[in-house]
Amino acid sequence: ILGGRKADPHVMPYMASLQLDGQHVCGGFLIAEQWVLSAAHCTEETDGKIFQVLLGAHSLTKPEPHKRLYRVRAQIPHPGSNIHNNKDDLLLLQLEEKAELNEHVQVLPFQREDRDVAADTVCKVAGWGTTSHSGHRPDELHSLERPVISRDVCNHRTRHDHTITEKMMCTDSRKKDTCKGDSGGPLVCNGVAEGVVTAGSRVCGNYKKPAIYTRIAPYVAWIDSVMASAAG
Ligand SMILES: NCc1cccc(NC(=O)c2cccc3[nH]c(C(N)=O)cc23)c1
Repeated sequence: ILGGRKADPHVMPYMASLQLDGQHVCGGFLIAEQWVLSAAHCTEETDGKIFQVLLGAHSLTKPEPHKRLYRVRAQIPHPGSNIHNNKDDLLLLQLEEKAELNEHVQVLPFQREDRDVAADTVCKVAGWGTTSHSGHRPDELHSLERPVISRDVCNHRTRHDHTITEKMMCTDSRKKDTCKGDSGGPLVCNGVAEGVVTAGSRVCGNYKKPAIYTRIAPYVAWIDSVMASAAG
């Protein structure tokens, strides 16, 4: 997160850190007791390794009550996701067991109605992604409030040039933006997860490249079917 602030500890108890060998790789969030939603691009360069999911954390390294690392039983990328574009950039992770819910570990509801969030709506995004252009990786969760920008503005030739589909949304990226390691985290508008951070052009903090999110509502049927099929 560039230009954000250190989050108040545990005010986003749905946040997950997807880790490999104890290293934060991507964000994610708890959508059910045994399920985390993240971005399919997070599995690139992981050489087929399975993530571990840290829940209940504010600091990545310090001991904290209710902080717990969960093993992952299954990692399911959306079938339409691929390395060449940002389409269908979603990843479902089934935890080895149901997460123990408490004041620091909570499920975040996601939007089920497929209607665009109005432009200028201020939404919140959080993550342990880099906090500077030099690539500083924070130990503590950072958060940022950003206004949604319309798909027409985001698709302008000088911005993302008609690559933003109706299954994506954008927020202003002038100085304050998502960055490397924030992918997979939720964009929360009015207390509901509307989008999932995608790396898109991988650029951070440049107003000409607004932040891109995969909208969740268009994927409700896929999410529900995966969770139902693996249940029990
Ligand atoms: N503001 C939009 C936004 C949102 C989330 C992430 C990113 N930027 C990256 O993720 C990124 C940046 C630079 C080098 C990188 N190398 C890799 C990689 N997978 O090797 C990713 C990156 C940008």
